Amino acid sequence: MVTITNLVLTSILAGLGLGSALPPKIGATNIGHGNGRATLNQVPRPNYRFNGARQVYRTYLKYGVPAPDDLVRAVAHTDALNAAAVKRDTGSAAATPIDPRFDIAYVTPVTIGTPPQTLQLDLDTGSSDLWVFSSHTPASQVRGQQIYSPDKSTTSKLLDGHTWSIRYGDGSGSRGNVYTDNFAIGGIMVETQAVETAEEVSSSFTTEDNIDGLVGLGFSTLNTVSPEGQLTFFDNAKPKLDAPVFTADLKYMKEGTYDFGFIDESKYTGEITYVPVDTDPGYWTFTSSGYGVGSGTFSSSPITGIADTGTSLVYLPTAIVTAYYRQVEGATNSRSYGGYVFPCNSTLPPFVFGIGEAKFTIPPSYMSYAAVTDGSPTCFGGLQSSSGIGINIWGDVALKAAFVVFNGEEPPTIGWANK
Ligand SMILES: CSc1ccc(CNCCO)cc1
Repeated sequence: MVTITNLVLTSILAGLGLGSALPPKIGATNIGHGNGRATLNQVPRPNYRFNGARQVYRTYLKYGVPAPDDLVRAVAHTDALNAAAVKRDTGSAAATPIDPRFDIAYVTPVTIGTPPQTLQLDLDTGSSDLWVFSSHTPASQVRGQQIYSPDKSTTSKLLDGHTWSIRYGDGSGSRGNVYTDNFAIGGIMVETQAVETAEEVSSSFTTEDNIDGLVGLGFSTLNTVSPEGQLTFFDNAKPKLDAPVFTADLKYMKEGTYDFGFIDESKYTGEITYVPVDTDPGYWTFTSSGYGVGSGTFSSSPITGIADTGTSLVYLPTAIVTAYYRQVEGATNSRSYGGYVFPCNSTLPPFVFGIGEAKFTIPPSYMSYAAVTDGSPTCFGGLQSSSGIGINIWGDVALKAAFVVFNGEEPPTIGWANK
């Protein structure tokens, strides 16, 4: 415990370049004795990292002597070392299929607000809005979903005058207002995350009672909030993450994980192959090096598409899709079922796709996605044509065949490894 008169303290602070105006507190508990004396109980500053070069630099400043260039460089060098040494956040969260019969989507527990409200959200790299069923969603549109009630959170703040409205590729959609609040996934907390509360959701969300909303993990340029677009959870969390990455380890009909801030080497085999990402207009767009059907020849032709954890199936150019189903007994492109179907007892070849020199195999079990209706002998394919969409989509059927790294460094890249 140090007892110093204010005058002495002021001069020491000035010397340290902390300015002459005494802040009301410098981390000390001030005890006035009423006789011109004070007791300041000093407390350590959290995360303080000593920088010797800076102490010397301040002495030059104190006596008005210009600091030599190499001293200035030493200050910056030590700061950089200190910044790199600061341990940052990492986190993991489950990705659980919403239906035990087939992997239509995966949900992850998140907490919102104070006290924390837990919702199960669909982490979606194919969009960039974080929206939730809420106390503002009409009761007629809520069917079993967990809701977020901003009025029950002491840390929620309405983002006045801001609205959002989104339409997804499958025709579903939602719209509403915007709050900021505490938001955490896997222990990674963002204090002022934009949380978009639904005032209206389309029927396909109402009937999907295991999805309480979405966490967009695309690039923030795609965010639909108006008049000012909002940052995704990943963009907000990135500065506090140990590494600016998140990974997807989705699994076939069982729980996988999303990791934030680190790459878990126990989750993959061999090497991770990284390829460039085109962030325009805001998807994780990359180019596959080609494809193969079963043990057939590998066709080295570039396929540009998006990595989309929020889409169930794989959608590729018709030429590739027909080449695949030509190898499937009884396969047809059914208008009534809206895509390629085949007898469930047909033998399916695996589908191989390339990332750089690496090859990834989607096994037959993933390619036979589901019976077109419960108990039907006709099955719907996990690979469908992208011709009606205008963009190729590597959805969950492909992603769960790999360990995928969404690398948010500048420039972003995407990494694929076998597992
Ligand atoms: C109705 S359940 C549902 C889940 C996710 C989405 C968004 N995925 C498409 C673009 O990534 C749409 C609907």
